[in-house]
Amino acid sequence: MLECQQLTKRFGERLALDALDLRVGGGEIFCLLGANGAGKTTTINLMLGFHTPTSGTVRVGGVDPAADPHAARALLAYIPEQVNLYPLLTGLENLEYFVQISNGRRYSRDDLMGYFTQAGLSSADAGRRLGEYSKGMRQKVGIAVALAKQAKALLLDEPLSGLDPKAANEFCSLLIALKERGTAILLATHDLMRARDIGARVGIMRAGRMLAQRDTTELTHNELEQVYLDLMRA
Ligand SMILES: Nc1ncnc2c1ncn2[C@@H]1O[C@H](COP(=O)(O)OP(=O)(O)OP(=O)(O)O)[C@@H](O)[C@H]1O
Repeated sequence: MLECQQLTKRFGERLALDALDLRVGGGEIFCLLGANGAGKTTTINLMLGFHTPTSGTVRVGGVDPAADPHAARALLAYIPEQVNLYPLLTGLENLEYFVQISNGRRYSRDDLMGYFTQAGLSSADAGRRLGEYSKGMRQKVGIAVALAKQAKALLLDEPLSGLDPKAANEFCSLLIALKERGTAILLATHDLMRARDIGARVGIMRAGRMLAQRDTTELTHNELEQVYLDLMRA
């Protein structure tokens, strides 16, 4: 569903991504790990068609996002670290608006409420203004958008940072539920423990390069941490 082959991105002299190979299939959670500046956000931005590759290819469901960003984004949902929604609209109005601009469809209030509650938000919160929502609740509106537009793939950039342990746990359970519905999930995170728990595979990046990809069933938490630290030191 998500595929990069020898994907390279330069910003002037800076090599942000260096011949990245990556595949994420439907029903799989792949976690991208790496220090600040490793190239995780650049990878996601290339999938969204926000940047064009310097060389190599990126495909979303077979679509080249640089050539046809609208077609690629129609297949995707994206949850950045800070979900930017309209603070003066209610949670449900935000859901309605963002789904409509992404696929042009209008949903009944009952359908919208169904997606809202499937994303772990209560019907009592639907009428509250977004500006009153916590970070975890705003992230869940992002999940509701993914559910409503039936996104084939979900891209998440540091969604767990700043969430308390209970909210992070709930959020990870939602990701697992989406995976089980067949969604391909690419999650950039610094949280090695949760990456190990929810990812089928992890990829460890440094300075634009994918240094290792591991099946999480092969590694304990401590082993993953050791592999990560060894690669960061090398
Ligand atoms: N628009 C841009 N113009 C110039 N350089 C950029 C741009 N976007 C990213 N970079 C550079 O590309 C490299 C990779 O950045 P990127 O944001 O992809 O890293 P990251 O792994 O997401 O880091 P973090 O964990 O801090 O979010 C960095 O050196 C960054 O400064």
